[in-house]
This record gives sequence, structure tokens and C-alpha cells, in this order.
Amino acid sequence: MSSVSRALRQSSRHASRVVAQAMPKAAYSSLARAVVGKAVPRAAIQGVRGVKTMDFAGVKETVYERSDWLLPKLQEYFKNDTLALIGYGSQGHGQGLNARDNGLNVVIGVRKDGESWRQAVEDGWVPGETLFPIEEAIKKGTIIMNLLSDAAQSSTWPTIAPLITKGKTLYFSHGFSIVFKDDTHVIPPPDVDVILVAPKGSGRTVRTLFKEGRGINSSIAVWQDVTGKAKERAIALAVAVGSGYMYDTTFEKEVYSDLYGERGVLMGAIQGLFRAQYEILRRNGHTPSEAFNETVEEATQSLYPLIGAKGMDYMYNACSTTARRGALDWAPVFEKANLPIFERLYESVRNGTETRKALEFNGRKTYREDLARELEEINNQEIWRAGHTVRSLRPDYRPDSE
Ligand SMILES: NC(=O)c1ccc[n+]([C@@H]2O[C@H](COP(=O)([O-])OP(=O)(O)OC[C@H]3O[C@@H](n4cnc5c(N)ncnc54)[C@H](OP(=O)(O)O)[C@@H]3O)[C@@H](O)[C@H]2O)c1
Ligand SMILES: CC(C)(O)[C@@H](O)C(=O)O
Ligand SMILES: [Mg+2]
Ligand SMILES: [Mg+2]
Repeated sequence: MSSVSRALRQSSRHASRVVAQAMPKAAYSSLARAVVGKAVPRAAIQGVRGVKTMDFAGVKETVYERSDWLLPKLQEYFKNDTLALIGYGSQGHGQGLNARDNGLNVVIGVRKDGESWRQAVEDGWVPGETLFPIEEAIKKGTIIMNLLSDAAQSSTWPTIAPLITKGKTLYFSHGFSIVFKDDTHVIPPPDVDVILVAPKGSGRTVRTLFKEGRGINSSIAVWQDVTGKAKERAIALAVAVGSGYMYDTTFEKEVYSDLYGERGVLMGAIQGLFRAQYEILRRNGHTPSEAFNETVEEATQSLYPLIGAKGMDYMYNACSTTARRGALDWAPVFEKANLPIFERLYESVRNGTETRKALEFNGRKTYREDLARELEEINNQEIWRAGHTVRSLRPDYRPDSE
């Protein structure tokens, strides 16, 4: 076990002892219920403490935990607020439903009769009660959560800006609009708090982790603090929308790392690597099923979850000595080959090239159809058609689940 993971384990064990010793069983159960919304075994709530400074590989950072914001406190804190959540994509769905389940006043604002409107109705938001056209929702809100697409945040800003009046809080889940203001022209009024809560994962995961009684990691930041309470509000809102742990960042650091990561190993790089590996297997006479199993299925179903659960060394130890030797030899080769690409990518993010592309593409009226066309092309690639058949053999496969 590495020294970092040992330290983490010890700190978590210590915290659970503190909680366990300090609380009678009944109080502990109600704490657990309040933190995760349902009864959970004592072991599942280890490490409950509000704020902690932790050593991340030699660097001390502050982490905020939702344990400081148990449901009664959260509800009391926001009792005079209306969260106007503008946009109902992946994040609108996850954050909106979580905040609603946490008992807060939430209204959704989206284009009337668009796809998001339809999805919001499907999720139980009621037109005229909790679902409104964008401008109406903003007028009702005290906390304006801008979860429109980053391109739409820019194009709608001239109409939205005058409605963000003094005393309201402006909230984003990405540093995009604010940091790249020369391209987006989003410049907030000087008399409102401007904060960021950026869940580090898909909005679908924001929802599923919340329902499982866990919480996603989120980055939080303050751009403008006129009330002196902006940071506190960011933390409370992060908890409200389903975060478990909150990490400090800045708007700049969030947007650079996020745009970089999703174009890199989170999405773009891994798609490219899967495809390249598959292609060479096929060129060498391997069948589609063998190429897919050896590339995607084993990665996602067997090895990557091991990395996720306990780290890279754990995954290595779960594989043969033969695999370990070869992978250890080839890892630096891939690292060296990819470093210049990652350098180029970071620069393309930092200098705004990626921002301008996103604004152009997603600013089109046909953004949904254009994207659907490209995704359909991927879906039709042999690798993913083979994958469809491989998945269809899983015991839990249901034909309507894809
Ligand atoms: N997706 C994630 O998991 C994730 C994770 C962390 C942070 N974020 C950030 O969260 C924010 C929201 O992202 P998202 O993925 O949830 O949404 P998204 O898919 O990027 O955007 C969808 C929303 O934008 C609306 N929209 C698009 N063009 C519009 C226009 N011209 N006028 C009015 N509305 C328009 C859509 O409404 P219609 O249906 O009417 O088109 C829909 O409600 C972004 O800042 C994003 O970077 C996202
Ligand atoms: C889910 C991601 C990739 O982390 C997010 O950054 C997004 O833009 O959707
Ligand atoms: Mg992103
Ligand atoms: Mg992200």
C-alpha cells in the first residue's frame, strides 16, 4: 500500500472512531439518514467531518465535506431562496433533481417546447409551477444556476444579463463563459456573487451517485464576492446539487483542466486509442469480437474498474507477471509519444481555440442534429457495432437498454 493510501485510510478510520465515540447509536443513524438520505450501515459513513486539510501526494489541500451541511441545515439555509436552474441538459437533470429531492425550492428555465422542455416534463417538472421559459425562471430565482450549454450561455447573455439583479447569486458549473469573456462576452454585473460548482463527472453520475447515497467530487470557486458569503454559498450549493466532496479551484484552473481532460483521456484520447488498437488487431487478422474484447470490453469491465477501486498498482497486481512486465515496458513509450500531443492540446485550450470551436459548433441552430449525425457515424464504426453484439450477450442485457 502506498504511503498516501495508508494515510488516507488512517485518517478515515480515525474520523469514524471520533464520530462513533461521540454519538449515541440513534443519533448516528439519524446523521447517516440526513447525510445520505437513507439509513446506511455505520461503516459506510466513515470519515464524516466538515472541512479537512489533506496531503495529496505531498501538497496540502482543503477538502469540504457535505457532513457540515446536514439536510435540516441545508434546508434552513436556503429557505428563502429559489434556485432557478437554467438549462436542462445532463447537469440540469442531475443537479435539478438532486436539489429538489433535498427539499429545496427549484424552478427550471428552458426554451418552451424544445427537447429540454419535453425532458423536464418527463422528469416531473410542472409547466407554470416549476417549469418556465428561461427569462421567467430567472425572474423568480434568487440563485441563477446557468446550466445552458456553454455556447447558449454566450448567445443568451444579452437577454439574461439585465435580469441578474442586485442580491441574486450567479452560478456556473464551468469556468468557460467567465474566463473566455473576450469570446463569450459574458461579463457579470458587479453587484452579484459569482460562483462555480463543477461536478467532476457526467450529470447522469451526479444523479446516480446521489441516489446511491454517495456524492460526486466537485470543484468550487468564487469569481466575485460582494456579500462576503460567496464561498459559503458555493459549498452549500455544491452539497444541495449532490456533491460529496468539494475541492477548491479557480474559474481559470477549472476551465483549463476540464476542457483538457475531456479532450484527453476522459473522452477524446481514449476513443482514439481504442480505435487505433482495434484497427491494428483487425489488420492482423483478428476477428471483430476478439479485437473488441481485447480492447474495450476487458478495459471497461475488468481492468479500469480495478484502477478506479484501488489504483494502478492494484490493477497491475491483479494481472499476470507476463502482462505486468510488458505493460511496464510499454507505458513509457506511450507516455513519450503522447506528451507532445497533450502539450499541444493544453495550449489549444489555453489560447481559446477550443472555446471558439465549441462556441461555433454548439451555437448553430442545428447543434443537436449535427452532433447526432457525428455520433451516428461513430456508432456505425465496426468497433462499436462489434461492441453492441458483445454487450448483447451480457446476462443483464435488455434489448431496450441501448
Ligand atoms: N454534461 C456534464 O456532465 C457536465 C459536467 C460538468 C459541467 N458541465 C457544464 O454544465 C453546463 C451545462 O452542460 P450540460 O451538459 O448539462 O448541457 P448541454 O448539453 O451542453 O446544453 C444543453 C442545454 O442548453 C440548452 N440550449 C442549447 N442551445 C440553446 C439556445 N440557443 N438557447 C437556449 N437554450 C439552449 C438546451 O436546451 P434545448 O433542449 O432547448 O436545446 C439544453 O437545455 C455547461 O457549462 C457544461 O460545461 C457539464
Ligand atoms: C462530464 C465531463 C466530460 O467531465 C464534463 O466536463 C462535460 O463537459 O460534460
Ligand atoms: Mg467539460
Ligand atoms: Mg468535466
